[in-house]
Amino acid sequence: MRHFDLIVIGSGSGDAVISGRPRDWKAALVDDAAVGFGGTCLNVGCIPSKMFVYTADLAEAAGEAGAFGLDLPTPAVRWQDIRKRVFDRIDRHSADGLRHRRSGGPDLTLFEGRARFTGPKTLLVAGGETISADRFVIAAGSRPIVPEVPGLPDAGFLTNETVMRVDQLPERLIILGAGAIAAEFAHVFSALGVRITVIARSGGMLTREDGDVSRLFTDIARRKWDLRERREATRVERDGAVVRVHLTGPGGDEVVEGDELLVAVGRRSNADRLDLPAAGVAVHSDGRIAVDSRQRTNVPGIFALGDVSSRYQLKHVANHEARVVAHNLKHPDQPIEADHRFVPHAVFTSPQIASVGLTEQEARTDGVPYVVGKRDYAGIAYGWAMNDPEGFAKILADPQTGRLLGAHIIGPQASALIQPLIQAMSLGQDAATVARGQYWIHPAMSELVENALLDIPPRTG
Ligand SMILES: Cc1cc2nc3c(=O)[nH]c(=O)nc-3n(C[C@H](O)[C@H](O)[C@H](O)COP(=O)(O)OP(=O)(O)OC[C@H]3O[C@@H](n4cnc5c(N)ncnc54)[C@H](O)[C@@H]3O)c2cc1C
Ligand SMILES: NC(=O)c1ccc[n+]([C@@H]2O[C@H](COP(=O)([O-])OP(=O)(O)OC[C@H]3O[C@@H](n4cnc5c(N)ncnc54)[C@H](O)[C@@H]3O)[C@@H](O)[C@H]2O)c1
Repeated sequence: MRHFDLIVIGSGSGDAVISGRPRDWKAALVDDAAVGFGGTCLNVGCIPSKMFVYTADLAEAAGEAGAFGLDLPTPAVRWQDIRKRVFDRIDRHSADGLRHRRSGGPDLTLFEGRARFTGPKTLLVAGGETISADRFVIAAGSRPIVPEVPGLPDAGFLTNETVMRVDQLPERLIILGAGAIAAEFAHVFSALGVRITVIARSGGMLTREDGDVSRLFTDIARRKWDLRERREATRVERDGAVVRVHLTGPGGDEVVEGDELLVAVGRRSNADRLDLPAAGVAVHSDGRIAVDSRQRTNVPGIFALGDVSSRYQLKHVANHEARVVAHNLKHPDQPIEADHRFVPHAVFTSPQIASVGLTEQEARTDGVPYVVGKRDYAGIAYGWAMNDPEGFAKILADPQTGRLLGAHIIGPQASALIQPLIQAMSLGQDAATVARGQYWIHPAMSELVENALLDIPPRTG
């Protein structure tokens, strides 16, 4: 049996652990390239989706240029070229990564294909070989959840793994789900001229965001798309080129029709495909591998990171956890802990959304005292320049100390604007210090954040 110092399962964020291993270790990387070498973010997630979002933002801006006195023609959409720009780059990067790892040198072996545990420290890889190691890092990611709706498998459907590579733009796209993937792809495809129907189980879209943000986004979505709220899909059928989704909701039964159906109802950990009981690795009730603050599983020497174990399915979290694991492998006597205190996220839809920390509803439910500062883009000079009528920044702070508890922005460049607030929370700065302790460039968009901070009532402590 070939034995290694370290085996990493997963070429997404796990690849960084391979790069950061001690130089004298004999290591193996195992990956089935189910979505392409390099994992989800590179091949079917963050990166290509944001490249499409940028194109969609341009198309949308062209459509809105009339309000600025510019009468531009409706953009002619060359889908094949849009797709080519994205995947020429993505596929080259993935292929380069694979080539690099295939020629990894004497100390690195790449095993291509799906692996599963056969014992506490033994792994069965493709081709029937069993390999073993002193240490394992499980970075096996997650996959789309496919809900059990009668007729769905036969009707055929898209997921984030396939929707970006369709050969033709559909005229009508139905999206099942109303979360991050739904919001981003509804924007992408509607900006390119596709008619969108979104099927939401609850009364709104992005309902985990702060209530004010979710309500505004839902209002905007209702204006742009056919948003069916409080609906359950009961059956799916395909009739030639048409896909029909049967729904039940407050108004009774109804049917929506489209050319394609995108399923975006969440993602589940790939832990169930690893035969973890053979290794004795414990999982949570939702299937994620259980880890402690040092990213250790219950089995000594086996670590896990990223979507396979994290309650945050976000690439910056997976990267952070990979750094923690790499450190703890190298320095077992000086271990560090993962910092999940202030995990931000952004939804790259239109308008953009970004968030960190407590939402107002969470603060209320948890009984956390708070005050709010809130300012509109419409109230800052750059907001006038952009004609933004609805977006805002909202900040929650501790009334006594002025420390930030949460921040939520909906509007242009929200994902970049929020960074000083993430920094303030991470470094424990209070609102007045952040607002008054530095210059804010005039008349930049960042004045939105400055003004929201200044809107927070003076601290009482
Ligand atoms: C459409 C979409 C957009 C997203 N956008 C963003 C965004 O804008 N920002 C953000 O922060 N996050 C975003 N995410 C989330 C982000 O992509 C994930 O959190 C991140 O990629 C997870 O990385 P990972 O290393 O845990 O898993 P992955 O990158 O999925 O890597 C896991 C690897 O392990 C392999 N594997 C699994 N099981 C086995 C096995 N048994 N044997 C061998 N190999 C195996 C898989 O094939 C895969 O290559 C997005 C996700 C999606 C789907
Ligand atoms: N910009 C980003 O950071 C980004 C973008 C896309 C995806 N992601 C990551 O990928 C993950 C998965 O995205 P997602 O949009 O699939 O999940 P999500 O959890 O964001 O949203 C899932 C949606 O599906 C609905 N839903 C759940 N089960 C359903 C069912 N059986 N029938 C109908 N609707 C159902 C939920 O109510 C919700 O609206 C996200 O949690 C996020 O972490 C991140």
